[in-house]
Amino acid sequence: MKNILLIEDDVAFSEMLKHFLKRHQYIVDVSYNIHNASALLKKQNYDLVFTDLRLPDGDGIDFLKQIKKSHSHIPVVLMTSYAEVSTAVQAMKQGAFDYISKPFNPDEVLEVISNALEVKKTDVIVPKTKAKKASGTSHVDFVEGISASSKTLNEYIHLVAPTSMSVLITGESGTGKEVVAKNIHLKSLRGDKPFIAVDCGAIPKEIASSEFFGHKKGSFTGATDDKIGHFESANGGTLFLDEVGNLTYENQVQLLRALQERKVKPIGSSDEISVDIRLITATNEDLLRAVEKGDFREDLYHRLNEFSIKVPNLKDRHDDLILYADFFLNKANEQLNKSIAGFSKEVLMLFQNYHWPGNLRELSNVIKRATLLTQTDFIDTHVLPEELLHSKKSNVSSNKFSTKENEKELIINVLQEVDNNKTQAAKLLNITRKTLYNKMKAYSLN
Ligand SMILES: Nc1ncnc2c1ncn2[C@@H]1O[C@H](COP(=O)(O)OP(=O)(O)OP(=O)(O)O)[C@@H](O)[C@H]1O
Repeated sequence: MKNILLIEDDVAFSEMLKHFLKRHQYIVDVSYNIHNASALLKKQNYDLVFTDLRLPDGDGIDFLKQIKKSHSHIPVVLMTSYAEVSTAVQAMKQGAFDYISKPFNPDEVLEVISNALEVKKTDVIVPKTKAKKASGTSHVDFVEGISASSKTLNEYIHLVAPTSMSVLITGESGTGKEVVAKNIHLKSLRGDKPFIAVDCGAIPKEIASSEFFGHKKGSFTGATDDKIGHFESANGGTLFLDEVGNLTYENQVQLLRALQERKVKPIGSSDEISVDIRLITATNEDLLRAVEKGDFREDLYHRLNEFSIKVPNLKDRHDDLILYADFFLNKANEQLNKSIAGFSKEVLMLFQNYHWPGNLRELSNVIKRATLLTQTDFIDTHVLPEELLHSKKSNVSSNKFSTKENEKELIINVLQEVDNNKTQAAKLLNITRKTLYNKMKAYSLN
């Protein structure tokens, strides 16, 4: 497989391109600036450099000259938003293999890249189905995300995982609480031991004790066999209790006792079984309010909440959206045995503007459905559900760059908002002043 170094400072765009190239069997490293790219070039062998023309710390053409001096054998392809012949000629004169102007279509990229690598497109092997994942590697299903809120979340997961602390995970439905719990387990010292997930909302209160602690045959009507409870099944590993706020008061007392004594007694048995479990719980309700109202025991709350993690809503993980969309598309392709290559620009815009009340679960469902309905290479708007098509455009001054298309408009709006004060504008846009100047120059906003 060929190694590509991709240098592009538009994070969302570079992630999308990276995943697209990875799907076409290239190994891709991304750098957001020249400085980091130079360091990578010293460390790694690359078959191709694919670089943007305008970068926060310099010009792609200067970088091209530098590469031609130090790594003359590596073909360099430039990306530019400005389809100026003069730039292209200049780039080719300096030794660029080719240049490609944005927006470009995926076939064009593949063609330019395979030409540069002297590999005909037909030689690029795109297996229909991916290799089956090895068992026990479910952590690869966890996309870490690149947004600020994802970074905090991942930092918390890394910090708490190796400890034995009980973790209370909060967050709206579909944000990924169970996935976070599984990730903590896999990163913990118990990672190779059982992870037992229990949906407390789905257990009828009459059988909850038997579900948690097990029972002996004949201990009550219907107990036709011995049953091992969830605590015993999770022994040595992690017990994950989802929707923990749904436990009845009586079940809360039983749970607290089991946690304090680290022992359980199956119904109908006189023997206690010692259990060594780590407890992770999740809720999408305000458990503290339930404590105040007297619906949830305060002592249990504190036992569960040795460390708490809030999983952010999808609408607050704007920069991750394309990453997740791409992940769910890969998954849907695998599950439905399809090979849809990506999303149309309009679909990506709609995704960015929608508020995703059902969070990652909703995104996953929307993409699976669209993958099933799509007969072409790209998912287009007509296979999206109504609510997405009619979602209100979010205010551009949410100050996030989503795609290059709205970048210019956003910069103009923000500059107007702050009376042309570049320092304030850069702050609002969450970029450095230098990047702002580069972008203004690029869009001829001087
Ligand atoms: N970090 C992630 N990487 C990849 N997929 C994820 C991630 N987080 C969540 N998902 C996917 O999103 C969907 C919802 O996740 P999950 O069931 O963990 O949410 P939840 O918050 O526990 O939901 P609920 O509150 O309804 O129980 C699942 O399909 C899951 O695989």
